[in-house]
Formats: sequence, structure tokens, C-alpha cells
Amino acid sequence: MAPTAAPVTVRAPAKVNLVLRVGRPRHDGFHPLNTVYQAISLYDDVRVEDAGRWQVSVTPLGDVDCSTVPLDQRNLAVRAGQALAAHHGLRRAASIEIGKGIPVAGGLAGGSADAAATLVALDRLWDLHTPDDELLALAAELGSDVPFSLLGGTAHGTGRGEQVVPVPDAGSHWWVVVPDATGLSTPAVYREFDRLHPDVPLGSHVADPVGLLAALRVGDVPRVGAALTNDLEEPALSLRPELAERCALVRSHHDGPVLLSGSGPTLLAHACSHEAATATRLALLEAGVPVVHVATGPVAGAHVVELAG
Ligand SMILES: C[C@@](CO)(OP(=O)(O)O)[C@H](O)COP(=O)(O)OP(=O)(O)OC[C@H]1O[C@@H](n2ccc(N)nc2=O)[C@H](O)[C@@H]1O
Ligand SMILES: Nc1ncnc2c1ncn2[C@@H]1O[C@H](COP(=O)(O)OP(=O)(O)O)[C@@H](O)[C@H]1O
Repeated sequence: MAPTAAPVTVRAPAKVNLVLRVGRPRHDGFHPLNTVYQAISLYDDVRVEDAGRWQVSVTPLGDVDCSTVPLDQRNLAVRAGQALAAHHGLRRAASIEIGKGIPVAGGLAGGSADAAATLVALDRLWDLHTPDDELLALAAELGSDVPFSLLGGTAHGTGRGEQVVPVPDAGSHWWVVVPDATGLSTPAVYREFDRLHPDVPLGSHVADPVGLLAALRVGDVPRVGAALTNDLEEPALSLRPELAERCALVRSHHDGPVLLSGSGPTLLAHACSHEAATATRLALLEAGVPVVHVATGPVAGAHVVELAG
């Protein structure tokens, strides 16, 4: 029986897609992507400790509705823990406490953040020293967005989104994050994309976003803003027409680009300063939008924040 170690807490960030270009579905059903991820300062904190069986709990950090997060083996954090134990041939289990600051099913990769955080936390708790390439491979099996949640910062994503390469990002970006009360299903949004675009080229025909990557490299934040684009915005709005009204409302209170976050339904307004983002947030709250966050990026990927004891 392995000794019981002190609990470990890992913090993992939400992500946004600065560019999200989608190709025709592959034979395995996944869509080839050409995307640039940025990690932003909305976080989940995941605390793990040894236990006789797998357990998970979720507590909101601030104004986040966690009621739809599964509290059984379907939780991505539990799946991550089980995958890590299996990878090392361990018959161990853990109790996982998730403090959730990332809106659920919002296109912000909150489940992926929890999976990445759990991998890092249990690796530390169990003193495993799993090599980075093995952690990234485990992450990719758990979900297309999970490797980026490990990495953080800003990264170019290809394949189904799981192949990530860090890219230089010299600027500070500010994001007004407007969640929706009801989540959107990622597979449903991809299916709607296929319905609307039956003739889309294969992924290899989707060119790299060279203009955006150049603007990131030199820290030209307005030029990054001008290059923001998301191929899933049209299908998400097609499935959820009332999002167009919300989008128009955000645009009417923001002097800058507004776009959908990933598969949605969260909306993002991009700003060049904290002041500009805060002004938009206050205007939206006054206009009756119930929950509006301000976040900055890029920030670090999943990292240990507390070792108890
Ligand atoms: C759309 C994106 C953009 O970053 O994120 P979200 O906005 O959901 O956070 C991602 O592609 C979501 O990644 P993730 O949520 O990890 O997806 P996965 O668990 O791997 O796959 C869930 C389902 O989404 C669809 N899927 C996902 C990725 C991909 N490249 N093609 C797909 O068609 C498939 O139907 C798949 O069964
Ligand atoms: N730890 C978790 N946190 C959030 N959602 C989770 C988690 N584990 C499983 N899920 C499921 O994943 C779905 C997608 O959630 P999330 O990752 O927050 O959004 P998105 O895929 O839009 O970025 C949720 O509806 C929920 O059922």
C-alpha cells in the first residue's frame, strides 16, 4: 500500500480560440482544425487527495452554474485520474474537489481544464514524474482541447486540435466574457457546421493564420483583434438564433471585435486595455446582462498552486 501524501491543488485556465478554422470531417468523425488557442484568466482549481474510491465534487467559484456537471465517472476529471492510474499500472483512487470559475458548456474548455489539472495534480500527489510527452498523449486521448489546457499561453493547434505548438505572444489581451444560461453541445455545433457547409475543403487546405501569428509575435493587439475569426459562429447562431440578439447587444456596448467562444454559446469582446474591458462589462450589466466577466490572456497552463501539509 502506497503512503498517503498531502493534498495537492492545481489551477487550470479557460481557453479562447483567436482563430478557429474547420475542415471537412475525417474518417474518424473529427474535424481537422487550424486554430490558435489563448489561455485566459478564468480558472478552475482542482484539489486531489488519496481515497479508497474515485469521488468528485464541484463548488462554484463566483457566479457559475455547476448544476449540469456530472458527479460520476463521466466527469472528465475522474476519467483523467483513471487514465493516469492505468498508464502507470496503479490500483489507486482519489477524491477530486473542483472549484469551478469557468462557465460550464460555454466553449471555454472547462472540462478540459479539469482533466489537465487532475493529470498534473495526481502526477504530483503520487510522485510519478510522468514525462511531458506522455502527459500530452494522455491528455489528447481525453479530449481535443486537453493538451492545450496543460500547455496554456498561446498555441497553434492542428490535427483535431490536440497537436499544439506554443507561439510567441508579446501582447496583453483583455476579454469581456459573456456566458449564456444554457450550454451548447459541441458535437451538435460541428454537425450543424457540416450541414451548412457540405463542400468545405479538407483541413490541409485551410491555410495557417500567418497574419494573426505575425501580429501576436510583435504584440500588435489591435491587429490581433482585427484577425479574430471563428468558423463555428455561424452554426452556433443557426442552432441558437437568439444568440444573434445577444451578440448585437454586446456590439452596441463595445468598441472592438465581438465573437463566439469556440462552439459557444459564450460571447467574447476583445479589448486592448483593462479600462476598456471594464467599461464594456459595466455597460452590459447596466443593460441587464446578468453575468459578465473580465479576463486577461495569455496566462499559464495547469500548474500547482498549493501543496498542503
Ligand atoms: C470546439 C472546441 C474548439 O476549441 O472547443 P469548445 O468550444 O467545445 O470548448 C473543440 O474543438 C472541442 O474540443 P473538445 O471539447 O475537447 O472535444 P472532444 O471531447 O475531443 O470531442 C467532442 C466531440 O466534438 C466533435 N469534434 C471535436 C473536435 C474536433 N476537432 N472535431 C469534432 O468533430 C466530435 O463530435 C467529438 O465527438
Ligand atoms: N469537469 C467537468 N466540468 C465541466 N463539464 C464537464 C466536466 N466533466 C464532464 N463535463 C461535461 O462536459 C460538457 C462540456 O463542458 P465544458 O468542457 O465546460 O464546455 P465546452 O466543451 O463547451 O468547452 C458539460 O456539459 C458536461 O456535461
